[in-house]
Amino acid sequence: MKIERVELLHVAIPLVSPFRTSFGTMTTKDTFLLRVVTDSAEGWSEFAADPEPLYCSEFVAAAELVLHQHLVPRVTPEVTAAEVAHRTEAIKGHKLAKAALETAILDAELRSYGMSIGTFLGATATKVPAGVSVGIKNSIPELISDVEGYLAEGYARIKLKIEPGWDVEPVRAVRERFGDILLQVDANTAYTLADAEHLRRLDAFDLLLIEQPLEEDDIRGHALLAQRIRTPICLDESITSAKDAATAIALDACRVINVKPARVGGYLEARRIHDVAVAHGIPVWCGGMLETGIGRGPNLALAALPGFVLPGDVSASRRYFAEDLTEPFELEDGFMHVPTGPGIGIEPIPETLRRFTTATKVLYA
Ligand SMILES: CC(=O)N[C@@H](Cc1ccc2ccccc2c1)C(=O)O
Ligand SMILES: [Mg+2]
Repeated sequence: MKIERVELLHVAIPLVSPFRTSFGTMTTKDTFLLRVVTDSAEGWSEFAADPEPLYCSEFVAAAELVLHQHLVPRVTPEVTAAEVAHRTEAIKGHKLAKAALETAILDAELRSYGMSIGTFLGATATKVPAGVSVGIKNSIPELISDVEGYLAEGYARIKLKIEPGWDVEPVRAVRERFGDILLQVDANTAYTLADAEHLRRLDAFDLLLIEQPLEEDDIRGHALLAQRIRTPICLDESITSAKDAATAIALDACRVINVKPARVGGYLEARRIHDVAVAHGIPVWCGGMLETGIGRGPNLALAALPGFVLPGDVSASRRYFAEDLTEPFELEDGFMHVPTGPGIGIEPIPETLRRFTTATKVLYA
């Protein structure tokens, strides 16, 4: 496939409410889309991180630079989606930037063949159960009110963000108020092994999992923690490749994996992680990073693979945005439908995209 043009469109979309985690509070989704125009079709993707490197080391300005100066030159003009990772492997890191580039090229390639990304990846379902991620709140009553609303909308699973000082009590309150709902927590690396005895108190609440309690590079620490608490450990930030997944599983550092295509370099590696996990009997689920519909669509296709047996953070557009860049993804009886159109099966609404675009840059022409 011959790439003719690569554009980067900065977008800023206000969130319906602040989203607070242990690493910060977000009020706007401030990122960029990539648009790849080829001789046979065009493809779209979005960069999943933020202007600030708080969740991971990547951030918008750095991703724009590394794409313009180091990644796009290695994949133009002739390329296939399978070649992108190979052509760019000399560039260290920048998995989220590489994921955006590979995904836009994969989208164009699949559209030129008229194949949906779900069919391409091996989806075996047409809809998937949706979970929702609930931020850290100012009070327990506010948390209870939010969770009540999401359960009323039909979400199949509740995930609570936790951090030291906001963990046992909120979990206890939600468990006591809502009974045996599917419930899990995400610490985003906020704890250390010294907190093991404190985290063991969460064992009383029959959680599905505790996500990324320790630092992203502390595989050994997670293996030691797994010996001290009953709640299954799920890794997110620690798993950036199928190799990481194999290592963490072999060292008993996790019993569940949150698979985020953006974090691992794209959908091809995400599928490899799925395959490694399934081969070891480890359940996976599809994580999210407050994507617009451009990222939400293909994530739903990934979540439809057979090994994705736990509800993912594949919430409806309205969970984060009053207005999405695409037709909104809606929750129906606790399920989200997998797009069936060619490629990622979704595209920006031109007028909406114009309104939310703050700057455009041509990376290749
Ligand atoms: C839904 C959920 O909890 N997602 C992430 C946290 C997260 C959420 C939004 C993000 C936006 C920009 C950059 C990083 C982000 C990380 C998680 O599972 O840990
Ligand atoms: Mg997480």
